Parts: sequence; structure tokens; C-alpha cells
Amino acid sequence: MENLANNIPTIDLSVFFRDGDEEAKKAAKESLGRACAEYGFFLATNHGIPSDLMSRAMELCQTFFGLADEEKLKSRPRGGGSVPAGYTKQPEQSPDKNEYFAMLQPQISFNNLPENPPGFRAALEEIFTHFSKTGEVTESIINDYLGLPPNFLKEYNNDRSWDWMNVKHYFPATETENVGISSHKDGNAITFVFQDEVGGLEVLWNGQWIPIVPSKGTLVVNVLTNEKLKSALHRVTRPKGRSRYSISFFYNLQGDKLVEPFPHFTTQIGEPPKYKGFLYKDYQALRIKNKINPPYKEIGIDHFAII
Ligand SMILES: O=C(O)CCC(=O)C(=O)O
Ligand SMILES: [Fe+2]
Repeated sequence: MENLANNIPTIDLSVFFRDGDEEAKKAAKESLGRACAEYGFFLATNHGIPSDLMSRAMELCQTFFGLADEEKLKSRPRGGGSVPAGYTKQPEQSPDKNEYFAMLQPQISFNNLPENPPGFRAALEEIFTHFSKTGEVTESIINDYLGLPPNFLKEYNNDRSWDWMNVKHYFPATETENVGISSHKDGNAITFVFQDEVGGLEVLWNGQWIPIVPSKGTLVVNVLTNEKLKSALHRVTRPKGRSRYSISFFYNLQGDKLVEPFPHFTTQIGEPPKYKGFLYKDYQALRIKNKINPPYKEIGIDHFAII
């Protein structure tokens, strides 16, 4: 059988972190755009996040989650902010068996960053700053791939205060279940995932779950737009006998942004919009409300489809 795991394209982003080399940039933009249109996912190398920092952050994550609950709960969310920023364990009834630590931009006061283990906080802050830059670079590549005017997405999505990062610890599978995160589409603009060597992340493509095989120093990137690019369903399964750790960065929209199909894809080309406009904060609130309350249904962009 064909090894579908090898089909998700890997894009070397190094060319975007230096000036010149326009031909190579053009080719990489085309490959990245095509990967997003076909799979909604790609793998990124030379993405601007130093590999020693990623490895150090991953080791510190493992140490952090190994601490006593009492210590971890010192960084429980204090409230405020666009997402609960701090340490949380999924409730017993959740099918998702993980615990996680969420943070907003380092300068945002709603954060409750851990003092232990030493160096963890600094590594998280550093990695966040790199991820923001990688998000901007990726957004600008997508901008050009979609044929939008230069810097159009950058000017539209010009406020980074709702970006957030989530460090996760997935518990080992039991004899009867192995859900890490149930099948979902992300609700932000571009997601970057740094996973450890354990594996378990899978993406749905042509009706089949394709594993995203871990590769050291490689980021998994997942985009979300309306139909021009694909927002792919994905999930995490847990192996038996060992924990899995990952760090996800959610490049996002600020809550007061009006999200609606851009005129470049509607009025300017004489096509009707396929979605109604909505405020990003209303969408996020609706997603969270429906995820944590019965019937535990995921609200996606389809909710705003014009039928
Ligand atoms: O842990 C992972 O590999 C992916 C996590 C994920 O899909 C998410 O947090 O939305
Ligand atoms: Fe996700």
C-alpha cells in the first residue's frame, strides 16, 4: 500500500528569512500554497525557531508536567484574556486525555507563567516570540499565493494580542481508549505544532487518517481559510505505555475583527460570498461554549455558511 504518511509536503522556509533569491521564494510559495490547498497541512523546516531552543523547551515541558499538581496549579488561569491562560487538566468526562499549559503573548498581564522548573518561563517566552515571526512569514506567503495585494493579510490581521501557545501532555493510552484530542478543525488562522518523537497526530485526507510522522526540528503547519485553502480535520491518538508532549502555537485574529469573505474573492470577481460575516470573538466564544457544554459539538465556519 502507498505510504500516505510521506505525502504531506515539507517546505524549507529558510529562503524567507533572508533577502533576495526571488526565484526560490516563488517556487517555495507555490509548493506551500499547493500543500495548503490539497492537504490543509504541510511540514516546515528552517522555520526560524532554533532547534536547541525547541529541544530545551520540550525537556522543560516534561519536567513541568512531572511536578506535583499543587505546584502546577500555582499557575492556574486567573481569568481575563482571550483564552484561559495557565495550567489546566481536562475534566474527567472529557474524551481528550491530556493536561496543558496555555499562554498569551509574553507581555500580556493575564498570563500566569510557572516559576518552576527554572528556565521554563524564559524558554516559553522566547519560543513564543519566534513563533509570532514564523506566523507573519507564513501569512505573507499565503497572501502572495492567494494573489492578494502585497501585505493585505498583514494589514488586515495586524494585532497579535489573541495569538496563544499551548503546551500539552497526553497521558498514555489505556487498554480501552486512546483519544488524545478528538477529531477537529482549529478555529484560528494558522497553527504550528512541534511534536515530540512519539507520534499520534493524524490528518484526514481523502477519507483516510494519515499519520504525521515526527521528524526532529520539523514543525507541522495547519491553515484555515474558506475553501481556497483547506481546513483539515485532524486528531491525536495516544500510544500505550508512554506520554506524548507537544507545543502548539495558534496564530490568530484579534477578537474585534470582522471575518468575512474578502472582496477579492467575491465582488471583485463577480462571485457571491459563501459565508456571512461575523466578529471573531463571537465565533471563538461559541466554539468554546459548545465544546465544553453538551452536546459537545464543534462549531466550525460552516455555521456561517450562506446556503
Ligand atoms: O498535539 C498535537 O500534535 C496537535 C494538537 C492540536 O491539534 C490542537 O491543539 O489543536
Ligand atoms: Fe488542532
